[in-house]
Amino acid sequence: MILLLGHTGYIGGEFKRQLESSGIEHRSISRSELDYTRRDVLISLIRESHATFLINAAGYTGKPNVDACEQHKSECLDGNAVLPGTIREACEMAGGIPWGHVSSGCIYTGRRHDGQGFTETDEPNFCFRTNNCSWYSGCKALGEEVLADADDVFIWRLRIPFNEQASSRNYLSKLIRYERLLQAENSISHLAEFVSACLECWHRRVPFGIYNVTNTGSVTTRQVTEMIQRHLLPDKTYDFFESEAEFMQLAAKTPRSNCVMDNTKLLSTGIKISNIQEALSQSLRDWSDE
Ligand SMILES: NC(=O)C1=CN([C@@H]2O[C@H](COP(=O)(O)OP(=O)(O)OC[C@H]3O[C@@H](n4cnc5c(N)ncnc54)[C@H](OP(=O)(O)O)[C@@H]3O)[C@@H](O)[C@H]2O)C=CC1
Ligand SMILES: Cc1cn([C@H]2C[C@H](O)[C@@H](COP(=O)(O)OP(=O)(O)O[C@H]3O[C@@H](C)C(=O)[C@@H](O)[C@H]3O)O2)c(=O)[nH]c1=O
Repeated sequence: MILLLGHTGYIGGEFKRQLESSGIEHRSISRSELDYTRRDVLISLIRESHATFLINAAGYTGKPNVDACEQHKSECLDGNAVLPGTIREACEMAGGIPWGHVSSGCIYTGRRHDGQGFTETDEPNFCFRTNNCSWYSGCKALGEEVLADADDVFIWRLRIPFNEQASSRNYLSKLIRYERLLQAENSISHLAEFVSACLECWHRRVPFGIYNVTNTGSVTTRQVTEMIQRHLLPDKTYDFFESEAEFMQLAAKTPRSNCVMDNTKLLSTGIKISNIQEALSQSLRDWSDE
């Protein structure tokens, strides 16, 4: 029996769909039904549902994007740093049930000094400790620190989700819609592949710990816009900011994490996730605006 928190959200909604379609016994809870952010309430919920695993897809992201977190700092801290700590304590106190937490790769910027992508053992370099981050990224990094020495927890790092369904939350829709674009290099995650890989971690009983759950490789904004032109919108043109400084001046309130992640640890478990170019092409070929 899997207990799912955050199913009303963009990421939690995909967890719910996949749990339903694969017939896995689960229970999805929203704060409007039960305030699972209270530790005593969550402990009772875990016990009374006989949960054997919990998925935390809840958190505060800011709408329409992380800029909004700058104006909602306490909610962001609560949703991304306090809540994982509360869930950890509840799972431990309810008998030590294992669980998985949706984190973010946005705790990094750029590439590693040796030019490689960041691995799970690299310290975050876009966080409050390095003093160069957005409030959101700082809170996500704190959320991982809260879980640093926890047993029986998966920390699944998602990055800039995309898929074939147009949505204000989909990276591809964002690039189609934004007036001007920031040229950057990123590792990104196909939403369904991300969720499927997370569920596989539990089904296959792979070792607990941190996993970078991104598609293999990295992609630049220009490469993605070229793919959109090739597969979907041949006549659309794109205007790019001249620099990150111009992006910050004209379009953003807080710096963005743009980074390259290494998913070797995930692949070494035998869990499959496709190459970024393949996943993007497939999403654009299957694109739906409805
Ligand atoms: N979307 C993205 O680009 C990325 C998201 N992530 C992470 O994935 C998780 C889910 O994100 P996403 O689905 O996009 O977010 P959404 O805003 O779409 O949904 C989050 C859900 O979390 C629940 N929630 C619990 N506590 C809070 C709180 N304090 N503030 C706001 N919501 C809360 C809400 O569900 P309810 O009220 O029903 O309980 C809400 O529907 C977050 O931890 C986020 O950091 C990581 C990388 C990228
Ligand atoms: C606002 C804006 C962003 N961008 C770029 C910056 C960045 O590379 C990309 C996405 O930026 P946004 O501001 O749309 O999204 P942002 O809120 O930064 O997205 C993040 O959300 C949180 C929840 C995460 O955890 C991250 O992994 C990531 O998905 O688009 C533009 O090119 N033009 C714009 O006008």
